Amino acid sequence: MKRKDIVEFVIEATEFGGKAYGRLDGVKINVKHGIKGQKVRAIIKRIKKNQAEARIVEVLEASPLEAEATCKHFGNCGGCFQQSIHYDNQLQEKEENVKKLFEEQGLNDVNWLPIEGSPITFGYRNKMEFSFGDEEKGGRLALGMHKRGRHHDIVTVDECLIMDEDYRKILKTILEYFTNKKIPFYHSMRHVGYLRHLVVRKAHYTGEILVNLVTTTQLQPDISSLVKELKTLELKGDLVGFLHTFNDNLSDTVQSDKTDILLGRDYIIEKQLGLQFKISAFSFFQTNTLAAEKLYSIVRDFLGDANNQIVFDLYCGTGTIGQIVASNAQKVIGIEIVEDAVKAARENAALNGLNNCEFIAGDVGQEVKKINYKPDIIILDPPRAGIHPKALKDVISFGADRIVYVSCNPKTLVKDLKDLVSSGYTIVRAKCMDMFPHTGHIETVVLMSRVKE
Ligand SMILES: C[S@@+](CC[C@H](N)C(=O)[O-])C[C@H]1O[C@@H](n2cnc3c(N)ncnc32)[C@H](O)[C@@H]1O
Repeated sequence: MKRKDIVEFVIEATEFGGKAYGRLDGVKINVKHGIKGQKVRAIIKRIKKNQAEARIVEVLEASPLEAEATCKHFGNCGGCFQQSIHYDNQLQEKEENVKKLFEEQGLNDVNWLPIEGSPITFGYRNKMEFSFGDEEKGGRLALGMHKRGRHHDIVTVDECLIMDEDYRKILKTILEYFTNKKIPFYHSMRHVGYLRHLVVRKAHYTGEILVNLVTTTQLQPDISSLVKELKTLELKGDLVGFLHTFNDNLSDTVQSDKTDILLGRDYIIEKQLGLQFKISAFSFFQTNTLAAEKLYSIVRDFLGDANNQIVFDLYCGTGTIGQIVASNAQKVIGIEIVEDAVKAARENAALNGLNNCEFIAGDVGQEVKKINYKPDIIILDPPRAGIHPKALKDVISFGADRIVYVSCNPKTLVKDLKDLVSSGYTIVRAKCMDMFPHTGHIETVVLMSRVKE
């Protein structure tokens, strides 16, 4: 087998993160987005000893796990690569892949509670981040998601089913508006152009919608007629704000040099387990509201009795978890790096009548060691990269009785757990919760307790 060879094989198994593999002539061939049981044709990109990296060019036979995908964009859009798999099978695969990662790190004999699925598997997103671009080089303006396996091509996802009808209407209106005005998208390689991203947030319970258009400052078109058009759009929800964010940064992520409010306000209100949360344009909030309620209930359950306990909520975002457990805690202290989110967390606590919560803006690695309280319980919900080793050391040095680790990346979770185990903690129980149907993502919650000497 050599580079550029076309090979045919059956996908034997999947791994966390959308990877899959099969074998041919004693070589393990790794591909992206294969489904267990599929017969595929692939092109070899790299080969080293008995390991190869390949790209699927055709699915020759569907897997017995597959059914007809319902979304028109399935296969073309890079968003949901598991949509053709029955949901029960998606859950089983995700759980098995997380357990495999635990075992690879020697984390055996874990008391696993069964995985839970999202209450709804379509129309579940409360936030969508679309990119402007073109479907093929020089093609018409597109607004949507990156094409599967392509960095630069964009698929207009105007019929996407993981978001609801209001998102589809807003996307179509904005795309049509800029297509008619012939306003160019920002070319991320050449760094020229205007339109970059469109971020839409819609609260599940209140129906409030916030639209944020992200552009460069390279052009200054008058977009007041777009705001008027959106105001008159018939939506099931309620458009409470339209923002215009300017971003001249070279990196292709949504960030703000300056944000103007063109209509209404710059936040929405969402509810979770009876509490209210103000969500600003740039703060983290779980993207599947109904599943997040299940996730937070699992966390509350794992925490057990927090009466008269001091709880640290590290990487707290808008303070959701901390506030959900605050009613039966003595004190909650949250740390979060995004200042806007901390501001919202403080406002949320006031909104919810909680006076035992304190939120600190800053890096956990810097701030946690400055706290003058000794925690009984520590909640950890870090970003995908996991916890910085220095910060983890500081967390361990508090000697808290219980730690609840909530993770969106089991690969970094198992590394951190290994350190916690070797520092005197034991895994009491673990559970996976699916927040992202049809994608490869999965949330894992682990309860640890300190082994007493
Ligand atoms: C997975 S989110 C969890 C948010 C929150 N617990 C929730 O459920 O909504 C991770 C959060 O960590 C924050 N973050 C990332 N790096 C951080 C750091 N070094 N120190 C503090 N917060 C950080 C992010 O801004 C984000 O809000």
